Amino acid sequence: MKPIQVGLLGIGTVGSGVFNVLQRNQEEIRRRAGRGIEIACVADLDTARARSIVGERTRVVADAREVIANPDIDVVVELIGGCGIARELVLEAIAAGKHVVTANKALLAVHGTEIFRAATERGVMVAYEAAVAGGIPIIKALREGLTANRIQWVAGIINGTTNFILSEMRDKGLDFDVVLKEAQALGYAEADPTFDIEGVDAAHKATIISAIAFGIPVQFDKAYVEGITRLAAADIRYAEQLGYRIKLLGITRRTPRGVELRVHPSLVPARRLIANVEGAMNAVLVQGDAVGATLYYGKGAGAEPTASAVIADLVDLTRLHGADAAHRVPPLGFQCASLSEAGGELPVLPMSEVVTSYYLRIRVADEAGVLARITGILAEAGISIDAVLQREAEEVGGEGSTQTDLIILTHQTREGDMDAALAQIQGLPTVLAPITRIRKEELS
Ligand SMILES: NC(=O)C1=CN([C@@H]2O[C@H](COP(=O)(O)OP(=O)(O)OC[C@H]3O[C@@H](n4cnc5c(N)ncnc54)[C@H](O)[C@@H]3O)[C@@H](O)[C@H]2O)C=CC1
Ligand SMILES: N[C@@H](CC=O)C(=O)O
Ligand code: NA
Repeated sequence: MKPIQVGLLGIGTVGSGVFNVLQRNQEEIRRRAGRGIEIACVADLDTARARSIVGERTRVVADAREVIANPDIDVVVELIGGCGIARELVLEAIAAGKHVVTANKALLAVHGTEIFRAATERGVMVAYEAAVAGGIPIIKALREGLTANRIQWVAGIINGTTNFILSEMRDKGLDFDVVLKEAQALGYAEADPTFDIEGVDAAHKATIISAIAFGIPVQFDKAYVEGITRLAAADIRYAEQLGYRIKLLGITRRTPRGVELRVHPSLVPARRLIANVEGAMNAVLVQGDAVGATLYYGKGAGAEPTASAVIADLVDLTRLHGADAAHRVPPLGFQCASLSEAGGELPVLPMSEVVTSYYLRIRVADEAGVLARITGILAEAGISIDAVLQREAEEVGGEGSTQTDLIILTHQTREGDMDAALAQIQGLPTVLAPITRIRKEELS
């Protein structure tokens, strides 16, 4: 049988990985897919670089639309990125009756509903394993392997760049900017690295996970997003002393009132496996009612790990090419018609409704009664304290006035109640600097 004909849009980090792995493992992949998979044409604005990767035997063009218009192409692989031209090309490829594979989480988190609807109406598939946690087959696990379960929550280290930065800062004492540059040189970072460090990339992925886990539409605009740029080295150190590690987690949880969807630095007990995931590695912990906890670990970024996921999608599409649409796994794992119903029943909750526990670092004047006033405000708000740590007082300003850091770990409480209590504590004259608040997740 003739090999399935693939048109590749964008041959940068991931695109070149896809080309190389397909070449290297073509025989193994053909035996698995049942027929060959051939990159018939590559489109990239930088045609010279594209040519240097693919050699003389593969057609290279600058205009991606030439690939989409080619009637011989069965599958379009979009590896350009972003929500601009990539969105137009994906929708045009669908309209032209091509199956699509993409690694573009930004696109799916924001425009997934439009794209999946267009694909379903046109009878083609959109596959996106590479878009979440790179080479880890988490989409496959959630949509298929765990399909019997009512998923309760998913929590993951789903951005390699930030995990790499946090690990290198902690282990080697390196500066944020130095490690970020290294992550960029290694091909982990997004074209705009603020997407990584401000938590946006992780929120794109968490948004996709929430849709697949709970059968709700993708709703990136409702995600709470906080990155690692405001983390202080002191908090990483104090967390360690308390038996925790700080990780940027993407969390989505089913509650009786709706779904939590949030990305922020989190204290995680150091004894948990996920707390020991280092460097650019990703890990996703899924809690299902039947299976219990399952953990998925691997490379979430980089050329070949991401290519592994793109090619897995190509093999799936090759096996299903020409099959009746009813035999395919729906894009989000739930039948499309059921998504809007569940979206109504399971709204994404505002952050003020999230229930979690907290690490607080409060810079105070070292005076009698300060701790009592602070714990009194927390108690009045119904927030119970798990542990308090008072650092040694430091003399500041040379006139005998001393300051200290109070570290407070709380039990679970509503974020809205914590906001109100912190506003009061911040107003105390003995509180000398903005309070640091980091959420704490037991993940059990
Ligand atoms: N780098 C990684 O580790 C991972 C990346 N992704 C996603 O994969 C996608 C690609 O990422 P990278 O390969 O890292 O990006 P990249 O920047 O290395 O590659 C993008 C390529 O697209 C080309 N391009 C840009 N505009 C174009 C246009 N209009 N027509 C044709 N070609 C065009 C560029 O010349 C470049 O070669 C993004 O959506 C990214 O979020 C997903 C998982 C991991
Ligand atoms: N920039 C992303 C790449 C993979 O999705 C990351 O660092 O994880
Ligand atoms: Na994946």
